[in-house]
Amino acid sequence: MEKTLLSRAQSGVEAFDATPYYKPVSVGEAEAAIAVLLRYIGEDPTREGLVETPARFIRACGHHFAGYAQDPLRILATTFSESAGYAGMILLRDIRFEAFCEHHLAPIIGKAHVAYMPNDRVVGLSKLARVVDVFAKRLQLQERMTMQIATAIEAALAPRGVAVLIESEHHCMSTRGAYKPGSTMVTSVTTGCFEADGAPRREFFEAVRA
Ligand SMILES: Nc1nc2c(ncn2[C@@H]2O[C@H](COP(=O)(O)OP(=O)(O)OP(=O)(O)O)[C@@H](O)[C@H]2O)c(=O)[nH]1
Ligand SMILES: [Zn+2]
Repeated sequence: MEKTLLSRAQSGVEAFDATPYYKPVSVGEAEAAIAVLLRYIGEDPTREGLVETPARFIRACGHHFAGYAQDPLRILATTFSESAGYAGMILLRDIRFEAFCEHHLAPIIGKAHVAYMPNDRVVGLSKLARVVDVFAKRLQLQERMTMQIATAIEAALAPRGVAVLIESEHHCMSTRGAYKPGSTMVTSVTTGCFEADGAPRREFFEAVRA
């Protein structure tokens, strides 16, 4: 492929650096910070209903932000060559995800559609969904998440093309701020055979709109 996403500035670094950027803090310090936040909003973190809340919240963070410790290339490492020469589009549609926006820490809830045109190897279908979650379980900008998914698939499979489309509702826009519930953000990235106007591109966009 002539112009790969990997060759574009930064996207490769962001996609594949599984090392946390932050300096780790202890669970105790993190829980104490949540207790401060509870006081900030006018609550009493020592009352019965809230006394376990910092610990619960930090446990939930382990789920919501699990993607920092995951390596997308390891997830995509198991590939199969015995697909009898199948060379058509492979599309996993409607991959539901929940992420958090990096500006407001508000939920981004949506669906990703991920397609590639294989060269000689295909990847297990579930791995496409897992790769979406690696990046969804980090603080995100939707544009970056779209690029990261495509970049990971391109790097792991060297396919003839990759196409990723994400549609989601940003709760920072629907429950606060501009207050526009129901509006959705749509982003897409295409590479290789999906990039130029032609049959693969049309097949992808028609399939995700269907
Ligand atoms: N491009 C992009 N913008 C996002 C995404 N998630 C949230 N935003 C926007 O990030 C912007 C942050 O703008 P700021 O002006 O710094 O923050 P704010 O004062 O809270 O803005 P409002 O949301 O307009 O109230 C907002 O316009 C959000 O809608 C995303 O994934 N991509
Ligand atoms: Zn936001």
